[in-house]
Amino acid sequence: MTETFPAEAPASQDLFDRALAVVPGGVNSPVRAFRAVGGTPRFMVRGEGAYLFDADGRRYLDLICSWGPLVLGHAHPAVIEAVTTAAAKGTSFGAPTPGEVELAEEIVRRTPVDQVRLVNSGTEATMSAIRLARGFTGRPKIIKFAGCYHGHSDGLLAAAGSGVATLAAARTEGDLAGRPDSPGVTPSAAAETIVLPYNDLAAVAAVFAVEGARIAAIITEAAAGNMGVVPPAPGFNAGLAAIAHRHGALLILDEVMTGFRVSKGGWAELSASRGEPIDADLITFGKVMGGGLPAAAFGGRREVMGYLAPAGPVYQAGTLSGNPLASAAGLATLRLCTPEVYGKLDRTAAQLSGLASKALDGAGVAHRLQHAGNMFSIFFTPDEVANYDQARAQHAAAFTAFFQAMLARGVYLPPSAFEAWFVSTAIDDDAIEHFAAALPAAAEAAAAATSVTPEGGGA
Ligand SMILES: Cc1ncc(COP(=O)(O)O)c(C=O)c1O
Ligand SMILES: NCC(=O)CCC(=O)O
Repeated sequence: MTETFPAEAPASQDLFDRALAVVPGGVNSPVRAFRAVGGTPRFMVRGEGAYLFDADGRRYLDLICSWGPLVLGHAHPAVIEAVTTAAAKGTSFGAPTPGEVELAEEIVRRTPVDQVRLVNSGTEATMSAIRLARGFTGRPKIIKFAGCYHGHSDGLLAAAGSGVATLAAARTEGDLAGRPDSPGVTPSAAAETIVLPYNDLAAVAAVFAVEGARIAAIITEAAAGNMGVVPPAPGFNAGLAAIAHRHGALLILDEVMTGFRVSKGGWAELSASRGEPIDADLITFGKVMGGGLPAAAFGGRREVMGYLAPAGPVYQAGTLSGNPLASAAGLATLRLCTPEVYGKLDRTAAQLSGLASKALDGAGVAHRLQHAGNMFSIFFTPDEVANYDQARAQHAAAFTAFFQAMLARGVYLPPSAFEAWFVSTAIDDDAIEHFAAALPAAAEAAAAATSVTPEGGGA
């Protein structure tokens, strides 16, 4: 028997009410707010292994993993030990430290980049990579893909995925034609961003044919995980590099989500191992490389990275960049991320996603299970999803019903149909059993929601 929690969560609600008074929307990042699915966001007080514990004392199997970073699960002893040891020596020095050299060396060893600059968030990594690409090429424009999210810097908030997509779907039937996505982003900032459909090389070639000499870079998620999971079509990433290079532009591969999660060297390594090397000029990292503390990076060819201050003219900086606690957490995490770890993550992802898909099949719910390595998500639509328009055509109410039924049974899924599900090595047989036990009722709930509203839109 699976325990079922009541819909009300009084202790979380009290905290949320206090938060609403002093924090806009009650959260410090919109994706946490449950806007698309309704109900009280759960305030978490503790994490241990595969589980999170909320203020009401309820336990949840966590399939968000802090939105990707926690490949080893919560409070992994080696990571906690590394952080506490580092903290005892001081929290920040504003001077170079040995730990950040080791972290940079570890990243360079695992990935195709020659050099990296450490920053504090994925947003900073992509924003800085774009500035560097513009500085290096002397060109103004960038290409991004609809439904890809690269953080919240001005020029990248155009047809963005993740929370931007979630809120847009919740607000309207979802036409995102109005650019930029957010008030406060000036039309001139957004005007330098050309938005194209994901997985459409012909569209990229067509734009380069007209604008090629003014395009500094293409930025793409190595595998899209911010409109739900949409893997790149075979040849897409390599094709982007080829088109960009033909026109003297750069390819920025955003591995903030995929980096060190889908393999020890990220998507670049996985793709190369499948016979498609990606000749990226710059790669951005985040999430896993910080081990749950704020750390991110961007790196690339020595020639391009040499343009960065103080070696070169393109300015970029940060008071807490290369922070010793974050570097220690990241390094401890990466050092534990052996090939065996990736084997386990892949198997766990296959097991959980297979169980979910089977339960939905059993309840007669049309859906698509999509993978990019061990990241996956389920779209409530019978059709393949290869781009953002197709992702938005899913049956949002079916996702909501599924999400709420899983939450009530102690499974914490991303509270949006436009997000990837993440696994950790802490998920053991008991956790998988717990997940499986929650599924039949959730699949029935999704089936009921599907029969009420025939069309998607409006999460
Ligand atoms: C692919 C990708 N790039 C960039 C970011 C931005 O990272 P951060 O939230 O650390 O600023 C995210 C997630 O947030 C992401 O998934
Ligand atoms: N896929 C969404 C993210 O990773 C972002 C998390 C956040 O903005 O809090």
